[in-house]
Amino acid sequence: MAHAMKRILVKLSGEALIAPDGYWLNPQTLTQLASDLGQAVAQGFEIAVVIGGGNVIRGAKVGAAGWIDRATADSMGMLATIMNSIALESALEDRGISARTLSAVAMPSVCETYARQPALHHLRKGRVVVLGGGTGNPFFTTDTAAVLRAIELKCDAVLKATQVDGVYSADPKRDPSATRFDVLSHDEAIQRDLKVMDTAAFALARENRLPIIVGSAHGEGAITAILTGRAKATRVTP
Ligand SMILES: Nc1ncnc2c1ncn2[C@@H]1O[C@H](COP(=O)(O)OP(=O)(O)OP(=O)(O)O)[C@@H](O)[C@H]1O
Ligand SMILES: O=c1ccn([C@@H]2O[C@H](COP(=O)(O)O)[C@@H](O)[C@H]2O)c(=O)[nH]1
Repeated sequence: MAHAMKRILVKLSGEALIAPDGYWLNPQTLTQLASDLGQAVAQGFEIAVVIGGGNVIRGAKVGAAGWIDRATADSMGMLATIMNSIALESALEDRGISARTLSAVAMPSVCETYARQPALHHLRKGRVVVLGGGTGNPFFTTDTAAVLRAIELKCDAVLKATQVDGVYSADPKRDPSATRFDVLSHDEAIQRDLKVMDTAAFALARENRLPIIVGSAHGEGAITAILTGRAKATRVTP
């Protein structure tokens, strides 16, 4: 099927992988995400994925607590994203969906090291490309990694598939009076300091005129439903 947007970078939350009993990885969530990403590929989308590490560690929080150096905590965070990435790769392959993990942090006995050309090759072959290790540098987050890789790999948009169904005037989990946007500009998102993505990520997207779509990852086929316009989502556009 032909779509106006073809190559999409899907940003998944690491925190969403936590199981109801608190274990860091919920196999049901992984299976649902894998099946959803497989549906998107079957619909003709080329899919790259960046998955966060918030189910294991967030470097800024641990660094601020003071018991470990921030850069070290960030390295731990990047490693957490690689664990999540290979878990997702495994869930995809188990369902017959061809996938490759490429890591910004070299660990050749675990997965390929990220380079742009091989990543593009895998995408053209219809493989889901799971990009682990964030940017490979401390003091960044996987939101920024998602935007960076989307630009490098000439993606049409970043889809942030998250816990909420769009961008709100404030965090809807904390402020029940927050109102939802259907569309807004990168400028507005930055000026209003909307925390659904970090400012560095929004700024990089603005500079490169990269659209960001924010919608809910919950429910069967949620990602494909957003990409095909069947589910509501907020579009952050230049
Ligand atoms: N203005 C806002 N509009 C929508 N959501 C917001 C807003 N401000 C804060 N949020 C919160 O941001 C969260 C989205 O971030 P999420 O936890 O999915 O990603 P992350 O922190 O990038 O991922 P990870 O869990 O891997 O670290 C939403 O669940 C929502 O509660
Ligand atoms: O480029 C990057 C990306 C991530 N990190 C560290 O990993 C954790 C987990 O990522 P989230 O985006 O918060 O889910 C992050 O908090 C950083 O500590 C990094 O250092 N560099």
